[in-house]
Amino acid sequence: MYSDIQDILYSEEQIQDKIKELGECISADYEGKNPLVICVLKGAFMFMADLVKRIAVPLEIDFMAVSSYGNATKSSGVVKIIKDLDVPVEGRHIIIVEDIIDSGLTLSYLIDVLERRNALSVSVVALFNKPARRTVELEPDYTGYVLPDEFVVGYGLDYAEKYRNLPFIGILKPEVYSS
Ligand SMILES: O=P(O)(O)OC[C@H]1O[C@H](OP(=O)(O)OP(=O)(O)O)[C@H](O)[C@@H]1O
Ligand code: HPA
Ligand SMILES: [Mg+2]
Repeated sequence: MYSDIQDILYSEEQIQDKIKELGECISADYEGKNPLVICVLKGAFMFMADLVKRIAVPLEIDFMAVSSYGNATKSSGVVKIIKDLDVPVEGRHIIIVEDIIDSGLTLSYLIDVLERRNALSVSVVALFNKPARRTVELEPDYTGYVLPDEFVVGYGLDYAEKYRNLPFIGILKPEVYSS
């Protein structure tokens, strides 16, 4: 598994340091608001678990599973809801937790769904942002690291469901997905 990685972009320690900073910003902004924090499965599962430990205000959590990449390295352009939320979002302050924003299609779709369900506010925290690949305009409210235009894996992110358990984020060797 490790031999399929070309370069490590951010180590486990760098990721944890960044999450601490993000948690502090979110804690300050959401004082007294009891936000509903939504994890976008599967990719954001690790980030969600580490982030909520760093948010120091009362909150609730829920999960939504969506997919648009399948076994490819480019978005299919069609976002499918595989699992919906368990609770209504009407009147709630929502924080969407994403591992990565690439084309922006997943998030623009989700924000639209949540706004149509009358959320009071919707903000986005993304650990990784790949602005070079955007096809729809979208800027997260809280960003961890900006990434180059490369397909990355680890810390929750997969290629064909593999590599999610790597503790760091790295560039996958192109021969792995082109072979
Ligand atoms: O900005 P975009 O181009 O839409 O890409 C970002 C989305 O793609 C990945 O999910 P994926 O659809 O691969 O599902 P997964 O989280 O189950 O891996 C990732 O976890 C984000 O949710
Ligand atoms: O670079 C990526 N890696 C894994 N999954 C992804 N989903 C969007 N971009 C990526
Ligand atoms: Mg994926």
